[in-house]
Amino acid sequence: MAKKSRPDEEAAPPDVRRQVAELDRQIAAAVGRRAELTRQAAADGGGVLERLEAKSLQDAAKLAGGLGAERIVAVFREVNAACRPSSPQCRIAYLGPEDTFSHIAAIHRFGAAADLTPVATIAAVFQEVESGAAGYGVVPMENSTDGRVSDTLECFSRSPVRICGELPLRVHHCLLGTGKRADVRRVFSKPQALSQCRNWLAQHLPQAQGQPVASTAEAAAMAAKDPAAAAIASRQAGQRLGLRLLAEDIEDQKDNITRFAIIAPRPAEKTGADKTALMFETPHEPGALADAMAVFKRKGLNLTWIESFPVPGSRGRYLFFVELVGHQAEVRVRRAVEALQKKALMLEVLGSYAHAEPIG
Ligand SMILES: O=C(O)C(=O)C[C@]1(C(=O)O)C=C[C@@H](O)C=C1
Repeated sequence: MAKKSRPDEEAAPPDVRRQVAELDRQIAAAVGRRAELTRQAAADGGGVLERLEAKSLQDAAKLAGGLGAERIVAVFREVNAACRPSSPQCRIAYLGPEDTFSHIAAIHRFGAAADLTPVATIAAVFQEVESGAAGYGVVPMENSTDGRVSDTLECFSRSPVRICGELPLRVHHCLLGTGKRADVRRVFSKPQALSQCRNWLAQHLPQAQGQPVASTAEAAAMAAKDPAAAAIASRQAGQRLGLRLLAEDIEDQKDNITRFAIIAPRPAEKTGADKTALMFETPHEPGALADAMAVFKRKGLNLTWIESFPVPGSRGRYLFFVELVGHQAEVRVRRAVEALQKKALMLEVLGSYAHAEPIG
């Protein structure tokens, strides 16, 4: 005789179950049809697919209904991700392993169901995009506490890939380990993360030595094997490896934001609220940088970022990275680039992309 289930074990009243099953069937059929159309759009090129997805997210925000814009946009981000064809063009490379902050940023931008591929270094992310093995890459560009990420700037100085998006992510660091905090002698992390927590470490773990590794998630994996070690990494990395949360939110600045660049073979189209990144080298003579800056002033262009960076393999030569408000398709940006090109030894437009607000 079949065992009679107790009412509290039942999922829901039969008519609710029937309606949910019917709606789910309709959703699955609609997503299937959507995947088919997405595949057709993707066949016309990455730019076509990007526009389709951007419009879909914009419209989703307006369809919000009772759910609220943020939730419905999150649902549609996953619909977009699930519908993308599995092709190199739709693959996204990031600094792995899983649960690095680059991975978290990639999920925010492309969805957890996207084809997200971890690689071992930032240079390898560029390489994947350059070779066409991936259509996009996610790389950290600068941090509000620690400044530029030099590996990324160095890659820009020798790679033809472009920036097609920015993603400022609020970064909260955890101290993770297998033992007790008092027993920690080594703290593994990426140098940027160690630096973002240096005051906390000096105050709470003065006996521990910082051990630089390639990423925060790799640091978590190291700490999992060493009872006298801890890692600075994401909460997600600790959960995946079953590490103990020895301390949380240990970043020195409470508003600790890392700005990621989304890299691709081409820049993004104009949205009306865009920024443009440039890289140039000025002649080594008095006033050369001031002359370059005067171009932006004359064209009324507001700068949002400026970095100087040594030209790799040379002494005394510097590259300047500048970001300004406006899209390279706008006349005044184009004119500024033309004027600067006449003065600079080298100038490259790294890309134009939509301005984004911090998330997370
Ligand atoms: O190691 C990671 O988790 C990364 O994604 C890299 C990185 C970085 O290099 O800035 C990204 C965000 C945090 O600032 C710390 C580390």
